[in-house]
Amino acid sequence: MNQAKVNAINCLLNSTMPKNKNEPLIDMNLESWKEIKNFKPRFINNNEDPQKMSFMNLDVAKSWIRSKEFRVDPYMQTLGTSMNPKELHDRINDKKMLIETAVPFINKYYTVLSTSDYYIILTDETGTILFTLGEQGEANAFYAINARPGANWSEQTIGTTAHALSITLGKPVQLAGPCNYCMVLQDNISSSTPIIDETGDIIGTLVVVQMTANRNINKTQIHSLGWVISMGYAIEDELQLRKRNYDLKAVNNTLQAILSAVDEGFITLNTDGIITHINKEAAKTLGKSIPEIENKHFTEYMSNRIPFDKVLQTGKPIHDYETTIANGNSEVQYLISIEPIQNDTGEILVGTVIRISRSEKVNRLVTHRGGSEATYTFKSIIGKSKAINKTIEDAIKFSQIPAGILLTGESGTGKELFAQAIHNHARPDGPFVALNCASIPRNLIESELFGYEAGSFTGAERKGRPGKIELANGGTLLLDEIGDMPIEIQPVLLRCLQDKKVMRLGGNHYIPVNFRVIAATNKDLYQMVQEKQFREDLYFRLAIFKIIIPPLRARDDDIILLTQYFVEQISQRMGLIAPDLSKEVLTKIKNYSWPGNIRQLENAMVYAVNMAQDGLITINNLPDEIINDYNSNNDMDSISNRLLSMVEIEKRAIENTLTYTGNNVADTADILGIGKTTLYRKFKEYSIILPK
Ligand SMILES: Nc1ncnc2c1ncn2[C@@H]1O[C@H](COP(=O)(O)OP(=O)(O)OP(=O)(O)O)[C@@H](O)[C@H]1O
Repeated sequence: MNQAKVNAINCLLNSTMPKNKNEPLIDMNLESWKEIKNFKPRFINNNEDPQKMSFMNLDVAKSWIRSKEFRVDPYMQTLGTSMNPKELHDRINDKKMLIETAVPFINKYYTVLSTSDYYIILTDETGTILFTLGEQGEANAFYAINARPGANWSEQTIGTTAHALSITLGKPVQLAGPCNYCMVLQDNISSSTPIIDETGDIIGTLVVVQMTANRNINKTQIHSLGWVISMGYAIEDELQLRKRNYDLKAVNNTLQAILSAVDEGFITLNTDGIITHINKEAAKTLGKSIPEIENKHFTEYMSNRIPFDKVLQTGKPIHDYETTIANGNSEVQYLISIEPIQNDTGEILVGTVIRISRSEKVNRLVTHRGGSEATYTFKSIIGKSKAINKTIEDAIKFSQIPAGILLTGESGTGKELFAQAIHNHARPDGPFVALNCASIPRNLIESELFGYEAGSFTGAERKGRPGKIELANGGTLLLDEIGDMPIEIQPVLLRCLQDKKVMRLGGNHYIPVNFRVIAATNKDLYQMVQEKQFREDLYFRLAIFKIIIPPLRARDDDIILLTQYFVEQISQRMGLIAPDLSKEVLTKIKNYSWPGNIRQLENAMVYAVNMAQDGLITINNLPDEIINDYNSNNDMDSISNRLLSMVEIEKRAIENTLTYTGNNVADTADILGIGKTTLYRKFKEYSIILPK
């Protein structure tokens, strides 16, 4: 109870006069009762100033003056204006919380009042009556003067009353009958208190009116004001409680709405580990419905290894604890964070919140941020040549089946680009993770691939780290330059591909993984198998499907297309208008042998666009090696420069033609001008293996 309330009650109990603004206004001086009654006609008829009368309370006197200014008729018998049923219905609806809170209190107080000749009125802040209660006799008398729900009894409509003054002064008021402005009320004693909400606004008044005929006025004076004030305070406290409950419910509903909108799982546990709340996503993760799980112990659904006790003991949160959760027959990897819930003093723990994120999702984010992102699709692969179209066709076909794909082709032909396109075709929502086996030190490949547990080897991060295989879960792992995969790691990789699970270095449990592996190389991997530099079993696992990316020189039709594409792209990136290409440039580009393939062509165009003048790329704007064409197949000098043997030239011719025809033996033999039998003999001689 606040100090103002305590003051008011003390004041009443001690029967002292109010000393400050919050103390009640009590105008119950019995000696002046008659004087006020006699003076009132002089004020009404002769306009004598009530403020100058020593027996008049100043606030009451001012209210009389206002009442007169409002042209209130002091002799009226039916008081105030009335609402129509619709208006009353709406007002009662607006004040629902006040009425629902106050009425039970009014009923309770009424039954304990020592006499039953009281009439109790509840008004809103405008003085409109919302509820009344009284014995039949009192009720009839009060109804006769319009003291009923829907009547507006404000200072403007019926002049000075206890409750009108309570609204104006913001404090309890007790008035002797003659102080009321209207004559019809002058034999009553009324006590009123404003009802104030948590923001300090008056939202209504509570009034107890008593007929004074044959009563002991002194006793009534003390009791009725005390009752009304304590009833008012009880209503205010209850209203605040209801408001808090209402706000809490609103916060709770908002929280529930947020939790059901997020795509992460949230579970709250009490200190005994019982699930008190769970959102839809968490229930989905556990493969159950919310009612099935609520009020159960968390270990019924989640591993008892989850360090829930530790959080309760230390009060410290745990972030990104990795665990598996069984959902039906499958086990899925999750990251779990546990936050302690404290009470309002921040000391006692009242439970914990568990956040469950699917590792796959987190990994996708990590790989996104780590730069491994698949941007290319089959549509963004430029080319119209027969060779590239056949390659794309095969790649699309193979991408539907979740088996290993081996991409072979010279450096810069677009192997990584094809890997990305396959990924985006088959698993666009999963992560795309690339590991270049040639660019990381051999001794780090293992930990990069399989990850490691916390503190598993010197220099390891304290928290441990998932490897590329784990990161690729749900997506695609590209093992670029697979020929450089250390032979000792190959059996572990093979086991992982076969069993679809991985164990981190220093770990003691397997983590289930589901990913598509694509290997890429510019080496003859099968040759390496024969030379025992690459394991045969792993080769067959990786090369279930083989795609040979044709070199640029076998894609005659694409060279100009790609050139124009790069010129436009590079110019756009630089904010330039794309320059034209002179005829000589186009011929040169077409005839050049492009040993560095598309990457070389792209780089050459970066150079050319930068060198171009007056919107034209001329022959002099090309890099030297292209102008001088050291690698031209037509140039006998360059052949001798590279000291190729006839055997090498023949082998290359066969390989290039095979690539060009998409490994069609009959077409290849035709183009080379030899018979098919001779061609098969040459395959054997040069160890050329056709993809199955
Ligand atoms: N068909 C194509 N359309 C557009 N750009 C292409 C195409 N093919 C390759 N490129 C571009 O050529 C460059 C080389 O491609 P990529 O890196 O995929 O080749 P790679 O065969 O994986 O090379 P390496 O063997 O050196 O790793 C990239 O910049 C790529 O964007």
